[in-house]
Amino acid sequence: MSQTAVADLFRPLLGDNRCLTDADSCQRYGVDWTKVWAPAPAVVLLPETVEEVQQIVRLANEHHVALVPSGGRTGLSAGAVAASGEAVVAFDRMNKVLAFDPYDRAVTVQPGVVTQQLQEYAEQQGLFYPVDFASAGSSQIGGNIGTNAGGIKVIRYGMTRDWITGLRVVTGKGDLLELNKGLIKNATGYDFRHLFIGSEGTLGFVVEATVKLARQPKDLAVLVLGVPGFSEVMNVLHAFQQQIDLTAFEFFSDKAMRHVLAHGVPRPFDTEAPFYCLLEFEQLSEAAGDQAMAVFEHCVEQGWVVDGVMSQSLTQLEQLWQLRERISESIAPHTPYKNDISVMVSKVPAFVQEVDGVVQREYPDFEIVWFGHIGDGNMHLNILKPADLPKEEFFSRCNNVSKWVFEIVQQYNGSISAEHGVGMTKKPYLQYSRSPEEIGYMRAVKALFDPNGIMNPGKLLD
Ligand SMILES: O=C(O)CC[C@@H](O)C(=O)O
Ligand SMILES: [Zn+2]
Repeated sequence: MSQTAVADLFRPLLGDNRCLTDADSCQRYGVDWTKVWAPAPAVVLLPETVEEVQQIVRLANEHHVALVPSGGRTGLSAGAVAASGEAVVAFDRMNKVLAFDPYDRAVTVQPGVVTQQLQEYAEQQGLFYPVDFASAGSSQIGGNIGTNAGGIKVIRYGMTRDWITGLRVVTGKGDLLELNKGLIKNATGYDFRHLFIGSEGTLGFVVEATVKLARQPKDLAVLVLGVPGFSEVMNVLHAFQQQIDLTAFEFFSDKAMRHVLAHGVPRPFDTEAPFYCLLEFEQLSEAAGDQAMAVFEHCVEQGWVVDGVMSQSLTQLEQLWQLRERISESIAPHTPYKNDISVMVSKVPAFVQEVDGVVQREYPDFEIVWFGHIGDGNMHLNILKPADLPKEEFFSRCNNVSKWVFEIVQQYNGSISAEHGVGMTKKPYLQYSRSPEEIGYMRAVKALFDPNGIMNPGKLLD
């Protein structure tokens, strides 16, 4: 079907203003942050109601039009890329908070609500939405649900999945399902809510979500520590976790540090170290602060920490967080090839040593930047493109090495995508994390909810 024919199909339903075909809109709504595939959607649709979403899906089924969901488009796996004449369904206009109840401590939102908007709304109610990451200012809750987004507070609060108590979804057949209805307890068989979380829009569209909120953390403090080696990072994690409930434990290498410093973030202390840890906790009393200092001193005595700094104010806390949160944007100009891998925490040291051995051997001429949510066993391994190497050649060399990296992931029973989703970039490697039998069941589930294969085709599964 031609681009015009696809657009003409939806125009009577949405009108010209919410059925966009201009080059700018197609370019903007057809990509995420991966920028590997050139955007080429036929049309961008902007529904405002659940009924309109249902009608879009019904029309798409009748005319075999592929639909791609679009949120804040901050994804890193090309899960929301429309590169093959699809109709993009963007949720920008379904961006309202619909209900809040202080007894339930839950808020019901439309999918286009931006993560930060939800965080601020929770704060206004004296509560806290704890799923947080650097792109919270643009990512939308619908997209977070689609990828089961994680971020920097998972060690204490878990992933998006842990906060969703209800979903309304429009399936690939156009049916509207109410999943779990906000209940805390509900033992009535299969929980389709959890199937939709992390399904990357391949089963249907989330059109409403009920989200639990937590109490606001009090008196947060951040420590940034310089650490001489990778195994020491794990010793530090263990030492702090034995004494303190951490709200974050992140790590980054000296290379990552160099990039953020060049990006204008102030250096935390003069001593240089191969690795840095950032940890956060609630300093609920003076005793809690003393306890953290005692663990810090123990780590120094053991030779696990070479230097460190603890935040003394909210401003300093925010500044220290920038050292970690701005890594991704500071390396973005180097066209990074991204890996988002995880194993159980106990296996991290051996796993990182093996993977690092492979990438150092295979990429002697590339810069390798390790950072991530080490307290969750989740590492972001970014390979930076040398300035003079053409992008295609760089990606093809990286793709070859990926197989070896993912073989190690498989040996360690790890994940090839801990929090960024599979989309198109990780689809060829799914078998390293999921067995053939599991993938068979996944296909059967997809066929049940989306029999005509119109929902985000080519993502997650072929
Ligand atoms: O850019 C990356 O590889 C990771 C992005 C994000 O998940 C982060 O933790 O900063
Ligand atoms: Zn991350």
